[in-house]
Amino acid sequence: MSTPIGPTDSSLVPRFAGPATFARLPRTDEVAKTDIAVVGIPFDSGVSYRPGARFGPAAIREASRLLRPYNPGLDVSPFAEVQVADGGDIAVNPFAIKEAIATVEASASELLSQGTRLVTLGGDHTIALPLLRAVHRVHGPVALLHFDAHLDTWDTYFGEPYTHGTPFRRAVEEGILDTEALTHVGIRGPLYGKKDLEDDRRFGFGIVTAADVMRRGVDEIADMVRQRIGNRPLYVSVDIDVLDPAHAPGTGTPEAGGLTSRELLELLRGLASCNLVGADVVEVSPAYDHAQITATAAAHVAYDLVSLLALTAKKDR
Ligand SMILES: N=C(N)NCCCC(=O)O
Ligand SMILES: [Zn+2]
Ligand SMILES: [Zn+2]
Repeated sequence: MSTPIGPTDSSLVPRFAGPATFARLPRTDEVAKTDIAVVGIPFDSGVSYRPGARFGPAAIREASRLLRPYNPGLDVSPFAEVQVADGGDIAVNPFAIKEAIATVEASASELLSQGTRLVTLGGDHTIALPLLRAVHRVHGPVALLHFDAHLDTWDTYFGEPYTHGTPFRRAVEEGILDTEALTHVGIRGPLYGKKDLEDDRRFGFGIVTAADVMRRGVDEIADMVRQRIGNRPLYVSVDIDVLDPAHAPGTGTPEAGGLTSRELLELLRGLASCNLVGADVVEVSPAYDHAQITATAAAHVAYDLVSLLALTAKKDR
């Protein structure tokens, strides 16, 4: 296998110059074979409150200019170990949710069939459903680790089944998740009723609340989560609103009392031994952001997810 093409060297070309691919990486059409693609899905037609996550991918890429090639948190140089490249954006129909979902599923499936692993930048949380469908086609039912303030296992909004509050209920109904290994982390805030929690438990989810993370600490939570996942193929979905609005103001449905970005990154680093097969970072809405706080957090989350995937991808290389 040829040596991976890495990012533009920021000691030679200023990091604020040139196109904003993720982490200044090459595009997928500039490399022979992509082991890990970072792909944007500029879609926010599924939101129930503030819009704007369609601009998330561009904002995260812009904030990713400052990332550096070695990740000390996971002791890996992801861009040197495997070929990581920016796959651009999936062009989805903003006026037709079902069609958009079908486009995401087809595009993701095409990339996965080429042996490329995906870290997807949203977009609102609706996109997790077609991404999970695509992953299921390759791996069968997967374990899900879902970082979010919200359960996203609600049934419908305005009678509509495909929204950013419903992807994981649909995924369970479709049988694409391994119901022995489903965990939400960071849950908090008011619900519609107690039944939300009962439904969620019935679908097989375990809940680690934001307060649990604070009380028990990241190491204990990471241990618990790892035990539940075992060596199953794992999909990680990160809704940036899992972070406290102080750490992620630029999002559509903010809830007080969330995780710090430090806690989230440390929880992710606890997954180094897991069999990660795909991941997304969703719900960055830059119009509500300040000083790139949210986009920076999302860029770092995506970088750690790429690093985790690189740890598994390099074994196959
Ligand atoms: N997936 C996110 N971010 N939010 C879901 C909020 C659902 C609601 O409006 O109740
Ligand atoms: Zn959320
Ligand atoms: Zn969500």
